[in-house]
Amino acid sequence: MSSLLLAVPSKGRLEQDTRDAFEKAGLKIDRPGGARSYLGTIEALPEVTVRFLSASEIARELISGKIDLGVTGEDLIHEAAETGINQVVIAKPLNFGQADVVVALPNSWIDVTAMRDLADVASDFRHRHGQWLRVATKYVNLTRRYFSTHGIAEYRIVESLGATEAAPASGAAELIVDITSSGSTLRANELKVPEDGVILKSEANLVASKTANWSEDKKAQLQALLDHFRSGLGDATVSELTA
Ligand SMILES: Nc1ncnc2c1ncn2[C@@H]1O[C@H](COP(=O)(O)OP(=O)(O)OP(=O)(O)O)[C@@H](O)[C@H]1O
Ligand SMILES: O=P(O)(O)OC[C@H]1O[C@H](OP(=O)(O)OP(=O)(O)O)[C@H](O)[C@@H]1O
Repeated sequence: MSSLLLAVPSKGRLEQDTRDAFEKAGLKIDRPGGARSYLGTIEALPEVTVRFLSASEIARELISGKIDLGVTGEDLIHEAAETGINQVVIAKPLNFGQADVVVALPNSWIDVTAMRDLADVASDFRHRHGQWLRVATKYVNLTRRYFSTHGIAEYRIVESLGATEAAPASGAAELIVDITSSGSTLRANELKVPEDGVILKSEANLVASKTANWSEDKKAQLQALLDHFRSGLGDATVSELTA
């Protein structure tokens, strides 16, 4: 019998909330090999194999079909899916991990209140300083797509792996694209979001891979798992999630 491969976050913001959501659905996740083991089990679904991965890795592996089902943020799915999200199905929002991916720029740029103003600034900046406007972010693909939608081409991305909000003050970039929930990090760094600067509203989701190899065994295990989450699942059926 083939085993359904479910990946859950091994660390970071989504880890504990994922365990809690599964436990609430009657699916307690155990780590028989101890806290440092990367394999887990669910007593109520003994055929299912649980793997602990980082949230961003879960997004990548769902898209490539190396795992069947996973819990991760929508932001990470959209970032990892270079050609749109047709390789996965967002099966169920889990009501935690809510945050927005936003464009943010210094409060002192009083003339920039919308993305269309940014297009003018980018062009001006290049003429005045002889260099491209720099955008610090880890969301390289989301940024490219959003800027292109708004007709902004004269910029360059500075890849950032942490403390992105510090980039404008430190001189590493002029503006940023990053995730925010309470907004306090943006405020503390004197950054503002243009009126149409929200790129994506994200939440943690149960996500199914359409590129995975869905045997009948695995579909039956998915059905059993979904049954535990049934309340609030809406009308999604196994065939919709695996077709
Ligand atoms: N305030 C917030 N800041 C950052 N992420 C948040 C916030 N609120 C919810 N999230 C969600 O949590 C995810 C980040 O989770 P986590 O810190 O585990 O990241 P990760 O990408 O797995 O880390 P790594 O970069 O180490 O692989 C975000 O992508 C988003 O979906
Ligand atoms: O809007 P807020 O509530 O202020 O949250 C936003 C901050 O939280 C995240 O950072 P985190 O603390 O996870 O650290 P990281 O930047 O190292 O990922 C994110 O990268 C922002 O910096």
